Amino acid sequence: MKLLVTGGAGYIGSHTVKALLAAGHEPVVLDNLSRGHVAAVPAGVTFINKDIADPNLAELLREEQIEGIMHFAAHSQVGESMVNPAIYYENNVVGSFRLIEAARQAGVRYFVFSSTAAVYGEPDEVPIKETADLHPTNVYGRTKLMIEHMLRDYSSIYGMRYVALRYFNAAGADHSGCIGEDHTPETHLIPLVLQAAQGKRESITVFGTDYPTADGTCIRDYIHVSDLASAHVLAMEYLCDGGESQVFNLGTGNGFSVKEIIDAAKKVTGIDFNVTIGERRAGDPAKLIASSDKIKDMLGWKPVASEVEQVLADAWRWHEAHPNGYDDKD
Ligand SMILES: O=c1ccn([C@@H]2O[C@H](COP(=O)(O)OP(=O)(O)O[C@H]3O[C@H](CO)[C@@H](O)[C@H](O)[C@H]3O)[C@@H](O)[C@H]2O)c(=O)[nH]1
Repeated sequence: MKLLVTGGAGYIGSHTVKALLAAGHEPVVLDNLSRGHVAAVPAGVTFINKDIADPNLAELLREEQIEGIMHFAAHSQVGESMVNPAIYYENNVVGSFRLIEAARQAGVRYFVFSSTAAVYGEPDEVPIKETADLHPTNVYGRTKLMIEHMLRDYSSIYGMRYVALRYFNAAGADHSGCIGEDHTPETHLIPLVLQAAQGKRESITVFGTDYPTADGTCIRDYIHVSDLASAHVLAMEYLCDGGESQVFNLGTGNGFSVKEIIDAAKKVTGIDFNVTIGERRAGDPAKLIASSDKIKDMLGWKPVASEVEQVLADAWRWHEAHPNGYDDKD
């Protein structure tokens, strides 16, 4: 299939482009490179340097004969969304609306959307099922939920079928060590912890130790980015085979606290680094763990790389080879 991959030069997008090529599809990357660097867009893959809100997008989709869209492009930092909501409403909500409307105008029938566990907010019970109440505790999660609503309306009104994939915490890097996680600025726990191990930061700060969890720090479900990528390929193929619009969680069902991740990183890297205790970060729920039974049952998805030691080891391989991220040229 010929697919447009928005944000295809970013972290999860670039891993999915690799998985799409391996599965025999034809990805076309659209990315405005607004944050950070060009991740490896593989040779031979068409790269379009445009924004998702570009007014000529419908024409481009027609010209390129795009059959389906994978939509990764978004701002995705919980903390930032609580201090600068406008860029989240602009880029995520308005931008995605422009993209979805362009897709409708161009007759694109299949849409796979990067949603998030942040749509659930503080869950009543874990593991979280797709049927749980949706009460996002931060602006980022609210913007992603708004986009899910748009897709639901476009599906029921225009018949554009979609899969929304609610990721838990994407982490790790392709096993090759050639592509990995590089955000500017970096705010995610695992890359920050590994930068502390590399000596690029003086310490890692734990955001809050008074949460209602066993060690007082937040618990998250860390899923390997390559397992996320394989789920996108399955989701698009499911739609193409006539599957109905669906929402699926993507996680491992296992939760790790911030302190446990730090301890595991010390073990995997063999390096002891400084840890400081800080205040809670606004908008952080205490515990997010996925039930991914639905996608396993319906699409046969199986995470194969998401043991936390492997997630950290693969991320560490990338960090060691690219201490300055994509600024280090291979
Ligand atoms: O310097 C840091 C950075 C993070 N954390 C904590 O580590 C955990 C994980 O934080 P982070 O890596 O920033 O991820 P989340 O805030 O959990 O959000 C991620 O996970 C969401 C779904 O759970 C995704 O939707 C988001 O895009 C993604 O950023 C949280 O409890 C943070 O408070 C720290 O203690 N210190």
